[in-house]
Amino acid sequence: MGTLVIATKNKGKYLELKKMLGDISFTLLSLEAFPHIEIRETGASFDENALIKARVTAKETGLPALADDSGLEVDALKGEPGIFTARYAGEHATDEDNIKKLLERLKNVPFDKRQARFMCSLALAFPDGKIFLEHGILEGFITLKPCGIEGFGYDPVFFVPDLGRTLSEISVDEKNRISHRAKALEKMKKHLYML
Ligand SMILES: O=c1[nH]c(=O)c2ncn([C@@H]3O[C@H](COP(=O)(O)OP(=O)(O)OP(=O)(O)O)[C@@H](O)[C@H]3O)c2[nH]1
Ligand SMILES: [Mg+2]
Repeated sequence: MGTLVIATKNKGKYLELKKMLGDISFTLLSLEAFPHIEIRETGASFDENALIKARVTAKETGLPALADDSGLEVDALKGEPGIFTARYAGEHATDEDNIKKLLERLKNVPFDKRQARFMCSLALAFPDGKIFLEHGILEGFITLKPCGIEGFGYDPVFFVPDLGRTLSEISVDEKNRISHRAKALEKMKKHLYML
């Protein structure tokens, strides 16, 4: 049985990916198993950052690595926070800090003008240098206030019109059927046979 490193320090992401990969028989590790690996997200796009995270992890561990770089693009904010989604309210910002800043920046924007999307770039890198990149997008709206307790990050303020609920008002299994990450992973599965 092979081993795959999920190159993330984000517990929410790791749990979602682990659940979605549940039917595939290999051992999963997260970056917590490799505390010495330090990755600087210096890319100018989701793609570049996903490639950096996957490449560095595969090189440092000698194992195949799957990295997710994701974030939120809000039309009324000209695509902000984009690649700065995790550090929107500062380098060590919590999810609550980031949500607070986002709602503050949108305070004069009515609900129907709050279109936004979650973007996900997923990279799979092998120690021999082989690399694959896939994408997923989830369209929605930013709510006027947080709703729900499930999920992580900006889930409480991300409303999905088809469901009539935020991502924090649905279960992780429901989120894993529709999310940006789920769409990217579905496309990536065809490359996982190499593990
Ligand atoms: O509500 C959310 N539901 C999601 O499904 C989701 N996916 C991503 N994000 C947010 O986008 C940024 C990613 O930044 P990111 O890709 O650099 O990840 P990260 O720094 O948290 O961990 P790592 O994987 O880099 O170690 C972080 O602020 C995440 O909270 C989400 N928020
Ligand atoms: Mg990050």
